[in-house]
Amino acid sequence: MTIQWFPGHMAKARREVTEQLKLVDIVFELIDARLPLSSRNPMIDEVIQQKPRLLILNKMDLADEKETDRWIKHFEAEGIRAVAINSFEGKGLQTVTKAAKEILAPKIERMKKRGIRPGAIRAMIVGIPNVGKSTLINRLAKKNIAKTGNKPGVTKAQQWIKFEKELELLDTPGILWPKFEDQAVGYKLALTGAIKDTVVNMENLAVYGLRFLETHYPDRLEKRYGIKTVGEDIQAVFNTIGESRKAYIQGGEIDYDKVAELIVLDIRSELLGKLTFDFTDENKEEMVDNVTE
Ligand SMILES: Nc1nc2c(ncn2[C@@H]2O[C@H](COP(=O)(O)OP(=O)(O)OP(=O)(O)O)[C@@H](O)[C@H]2O)c(=O)[nH]1
Repeated sequence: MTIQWFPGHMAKARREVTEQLKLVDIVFELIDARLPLSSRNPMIDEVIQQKPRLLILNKMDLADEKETDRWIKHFEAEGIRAVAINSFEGKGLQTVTKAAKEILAPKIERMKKRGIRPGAIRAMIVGIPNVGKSTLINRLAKKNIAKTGNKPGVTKAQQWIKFEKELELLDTPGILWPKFEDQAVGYKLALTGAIKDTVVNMENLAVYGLRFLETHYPDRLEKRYGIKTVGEDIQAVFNTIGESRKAYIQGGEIDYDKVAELIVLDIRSELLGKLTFDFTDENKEEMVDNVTE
């Protein structure tokens, strides 16, 4: 990642978000629909505290729809309202505004009863790098106010964006750090492009990806690579893929670096279909965590 999350930076990020939170009525916690666990900040509940929250699963166009539905039900069973959107194409934005109004309806009612005329509902977006915060702000603003880019940490300066009648959004998102303690989480973040390739070993990442597919999406693995199981002989699998993709170094040997890269890029570019990497069922979750080094 280009942002290095040292303890000092984490403390600063947390302080900034805590300050911004004072300005808003509701928090939009933005996560990646492919990673409903791994793309959440580990301290998010502590940071947000009692502030009303809407969990937004972004990039739903890239995630396994069945699993996204499961996750929404799972979060709602935990008392967290959740919606899925594709902010890149502006799909599902009306569910965001509708849910925000519903979440805050009791508060607005209370204000009205006390004779206070409620002002606009103020919201802010919080999330780890690259989940699509700027893209969502731009979509809601309907014009290019916030800068976007496939690089962490590109947004600066602060103003309110009126994104619907009675709703305003802080144009600066709160950026918090991802989870790193768990190696599988790191691989999942890397497979979805949330962290830079330079910080991970591509071969290990590709092997993790293959094992993940073997466990959770074996039909896709077979369809794309003609492989039924990955098994113990990883080199044989790389050979098969390398030969079919003509990934050779001089002398006709398989270029394993190239094969690893091809696998990772296949996964990222949807050539293996829409994938979700975190599951609501924790037993399922543990199945791929026997990461091979
Ligand atoms: N397919 C898809 N891509 C998306 C979606 N939303 C955002 N993206 C892409 O994800 C990448 C990151 O989006 P940004 O909006 O820059 O993310 P951010 O959270 O503001 O990133 P930081 O500034 O690093 O905190 C960009 O390449 C976007 O085009 C979505 O719903 N679907």
